[in-house]
Amino acid sequence: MSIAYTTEKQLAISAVRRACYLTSQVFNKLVKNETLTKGDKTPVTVGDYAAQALISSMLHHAYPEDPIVGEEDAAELRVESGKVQRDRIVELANEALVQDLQEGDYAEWGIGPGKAQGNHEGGRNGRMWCIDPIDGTKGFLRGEQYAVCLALIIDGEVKVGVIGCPNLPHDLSKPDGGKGCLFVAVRGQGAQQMAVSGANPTPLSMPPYDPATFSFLESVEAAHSSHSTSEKISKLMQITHSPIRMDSQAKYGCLARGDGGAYVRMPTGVGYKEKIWDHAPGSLIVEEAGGIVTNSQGVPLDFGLGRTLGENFGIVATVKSAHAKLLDAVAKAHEGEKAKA
Ligand SMILES: Nc1ncnc2c1ncn2[C@@H]1O[C@H](COP(=O)(O)O)[C@@H](O)[C@H]1OP(=O)(O)O
Ligand SMILES: [Mg+2]
Ligand SMILES: [Mg+2]
Ligand SMILES: [Mg+2]
Repeated sequence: MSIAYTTEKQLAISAVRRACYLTSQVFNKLVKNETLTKGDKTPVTVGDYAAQALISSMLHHAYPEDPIVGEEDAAELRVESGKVQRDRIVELANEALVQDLQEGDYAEWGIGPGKAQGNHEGGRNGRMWCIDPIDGTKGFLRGEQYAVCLALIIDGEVKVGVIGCPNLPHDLSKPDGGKGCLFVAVRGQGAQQMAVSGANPTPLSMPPYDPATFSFLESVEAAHSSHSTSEKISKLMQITHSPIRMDSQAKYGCLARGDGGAYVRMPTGVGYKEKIWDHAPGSLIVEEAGGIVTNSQGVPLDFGLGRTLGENFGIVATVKSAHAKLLDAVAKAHEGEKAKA
């Protein structure tokens, strides 16, 4: 029998909802000097730091013993920014904590001061929370897709996953229609999509493989996922539709609700290791909607290795009925690439 994780799920939804509010506020007011470049050359904004501070303080208040694996490192902030930015981050987090976003939401959780650390090393044993406060920071800065991502991992297995996508259309074919989606899953209990407010919760179930509508979801950034390899795979599968490009784990949410057909993320070179916070909630949401998420060789992702997923063979996610075909096409594309090299 699966465990309900009712409290953890409600807390995760509440924290992600507040962080969505915060990041939307930051985008509307973002000023140029609030974007920094981290040691690994990727961008980070006050929104990333403030959203992580907000989520981790809510988690720490409810579960003071639970370790937190967060993408952002406050030490980096101390080095690279001044007091003005630190004050601004605290102010943003505090403001989002007390917003009355939904009846009962704040009162239920209450917030106290606490020293929440997000630098846990991950691993195989025990409970841990995993936060990507803004996944797809480049999409966020372009005013396009990004996602607030939170997962509870226990003994290396994702148990609860919540993704908030403030800019995601409810229906991709109506880009000017309603926007803002939350995707929620608990292992063994299915996945749901709802509005960021929690309105209109709808169970998610991926449609079976249909070659007539099948297409790939992939990164906007060619540096994050090889567009040329996915194009080869797409040709081998005789896919006629162009890929749907969007930033962040919004791709997993879209896949789970039936957009596209597969999420394909192929390495662009040697060296980059995928991070657990970039896949933990998304992979559970897809699995609970009837999909399967593996590396490009068909091996399940291992969330118990630490902060990364280990050696990077790329990631594929699709409905079960398309998985073998997709892996086959990946293998053929790789053979072709090797033969050319
Ligand atoms: N070379 C890389 N290969 C794969 N993913 C990367 C690479 N560099 C950064 N990323 C990460 O990809 C994620 C965004 O994915 P997508 O392109 O699908 O939106 C971000 O978490 C980003 O990290 P970061 O958060 O440090 O920018
Ligand atoms: Mg990320
Ligand atoms: Mg991020
Ligand atoms: Mg980042």
